[in-house]
Amino acid sequence: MSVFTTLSLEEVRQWLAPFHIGELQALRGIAAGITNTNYFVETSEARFVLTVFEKNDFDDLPYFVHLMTHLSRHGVLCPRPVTDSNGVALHRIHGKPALMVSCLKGSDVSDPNLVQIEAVALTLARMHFAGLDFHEQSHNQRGQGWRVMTAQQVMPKLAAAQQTLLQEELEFQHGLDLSSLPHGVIHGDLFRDNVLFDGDQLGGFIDFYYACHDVLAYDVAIAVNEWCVDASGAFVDEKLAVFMNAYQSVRAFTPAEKTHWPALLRRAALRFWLSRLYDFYYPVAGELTHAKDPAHFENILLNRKALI
Ligand SMILES: Nc1ncnc2c1ncn2[C@@H]1O[C@H](COP(=O)(O)OP(=O)(O)OP(=O)(O)O)[C@@H](O)[C@H]1O
Ligand SMILES: N[C@@H](CCO)C(=O)O
Repeated sequence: MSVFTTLSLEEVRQWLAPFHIGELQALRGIAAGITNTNYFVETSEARFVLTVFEKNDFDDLPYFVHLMTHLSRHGVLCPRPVTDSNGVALHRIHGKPALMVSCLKGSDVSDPNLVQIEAVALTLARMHFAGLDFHEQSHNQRGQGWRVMTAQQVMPKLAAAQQTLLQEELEFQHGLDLSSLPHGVIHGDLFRDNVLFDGDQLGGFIDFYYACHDVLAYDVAIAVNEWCVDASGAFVDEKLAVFMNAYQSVRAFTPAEKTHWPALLRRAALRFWLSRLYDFYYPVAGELTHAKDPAHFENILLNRKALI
């Protein structure tokens, strides 16, 4: 269970009053999720998700709230922040930042079919387009500086061959110049647990808290490394073809994106190899963690290097 902040029906009823979204009828804690407290909130008008942020400072959050508002206004399937009668979405509850968003249909799928993969790719491309006129920029917290710092922390824990792989990849990535590639809003963490489906119908993308301004094709690389692979991390050609064709039917890659594509696949593998290594070797005491296997992304990195 990941309900760190327990809320009563009565306090949520009072908290909801300025939102004018009907009478509170039910409140249910959401077990999935490991970072924040999430509740389903059902009112006489609709269903919502209330997130109590357990780690973020209040000031970290407006970018994400504005981004989800912008994207949902542009027809991208994602949670829409709910504002009170003064137009304010972010509030506090128990002294922590709290946000209510629209509840999307569906649940995450562990073994996506080709129709679902196509829907993810189309929505990602539409999201990239819709983000082009979002004018706030947030740097990638999982970019070059983070890679170097995290690699230093995990390096002593690794076997010699892994150290070499990591060191060489850091140097390779550091040497790349991606400035000519199209940049914009990326989701940054488009894994299967961050996309909801109602059957084959895509309910929406969730969990925008790694979103930032970065290379658009890097977001595609993150997604295909997750959606189009077998258990070993190798690409399933049919899935990859469906994803890439669907994405490029909306936004075709530029020549520079095509040139750098193998390097972006490697960068995306490195990002999640590093974060999983860090979480594995430095678990936060007392925190609920769902085991995420670093070796899976080490395999993906090795596999993508072999593609070049
Ligand atoms: N807008 C939404 N509509 C419907 N369900 C949602 C929505 N937001 C979250 N959920 C549900 O709540 C669950 C937990 O959300 P989420 O994964 O964002 O948790 P978190 O703890 O904030 O993040 P993480 O687990 O990635 O650290 C999701 O798996 C999904 O089932
Ligand atoms: N999606 C990430 C965890 C959250 O960033 C992973 O699977 O490693």
